[in-house]
Amino acid sequence: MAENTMTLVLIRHGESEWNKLNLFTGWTDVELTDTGRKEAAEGGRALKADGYDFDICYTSYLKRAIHTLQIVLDNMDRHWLPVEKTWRLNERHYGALQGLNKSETAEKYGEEQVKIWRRSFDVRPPALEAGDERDAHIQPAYRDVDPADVPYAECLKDTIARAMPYFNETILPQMRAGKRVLIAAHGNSLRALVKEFDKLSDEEIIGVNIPTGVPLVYTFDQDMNVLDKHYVGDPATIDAKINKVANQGKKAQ
Ligand SMILES: O=C(O)[C@H](O)COP(=O)(O)O
Repeated sequence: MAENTMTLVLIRHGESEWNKLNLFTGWTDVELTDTGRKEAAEGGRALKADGYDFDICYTSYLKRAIHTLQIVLDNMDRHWLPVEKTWRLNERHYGALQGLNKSETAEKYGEEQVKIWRRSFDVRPPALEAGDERDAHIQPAYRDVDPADVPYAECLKDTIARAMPYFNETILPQMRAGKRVLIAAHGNSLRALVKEFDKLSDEEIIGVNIPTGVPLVYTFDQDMNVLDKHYVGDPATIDAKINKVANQGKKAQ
C-alpha cells in the first residue's frame, strides 16, 4: 500500500454469555464465554502473525469489548498501548428487547418483525421505560454522560448518529496523524461504522452481519475512500460465523 494510506482494524467482541444464550443484549454488560476468550486470543494471534501493530486503541464501556481488546493486546504483547473507552462505541441499545431470547421472540412476533428490529436502518425496537432496572440512566457507567444522550432504544440510524461524530472528531485525526488504530466494539456499532465507510445504502446494510472475534482490516486513502477491506482468518470459518449471526433471529427448528 502507498505511504499515505491509513489502516484501521475493527474487531467485534468474542462470544458473550448472552450470545451463547441467544438473548438480545444491547447495553447489558455481560461477560465473555470461554469460547469468546478463545476467539479474542485467536484474533490477536492472527494479527500478530500477519505483522499488524497499533499505536492506539478504542473500545466501548461494555466489558465484553474491553476484555476482548485486553486479550487481543495480551496475545500481541502490546499491553502498554493507550486505550480510550467511550459509550459512543457501545452496542446499539436494544430497548425493551434486552434480555429476551431472539428465537422465542421470532416465535411470538414472527421472523420478519425480528429481522426489522435487528437489521432495519430506521425502525427502533420497543423502548425501555424510564426507571426500568435496565435503564442506563441509573447505571454508574453513564453518570458522566448527558442524560439526553443516553438512549431508551436505538435503531442503526441512531447508533450512527452517536458513533460517527466520535469517529470523525477523535479517531480519524489520529489516523490522519499516521497512528495505527484498533477498535474493539460490537456487532451493530461496527455495522454503523461499516455502513459509513463502505457508503452502503439503507437496504444494503441489512445484509451485513459481523462475526465475533475476527479482525476486519480497512485500508483507506486520506479522503477515507476504501482501498482494501478484508477479514483476517480462515474464510470458511468466517463465513460460518457470519451465517450463525444472521440466523440468530430465526425460530427454533
Ligand atoms: O446486542 C445483541 O444482542 C448482539 O450483540 C447483536 O445482536 P444482533 O446481531 O441480533 O443485532
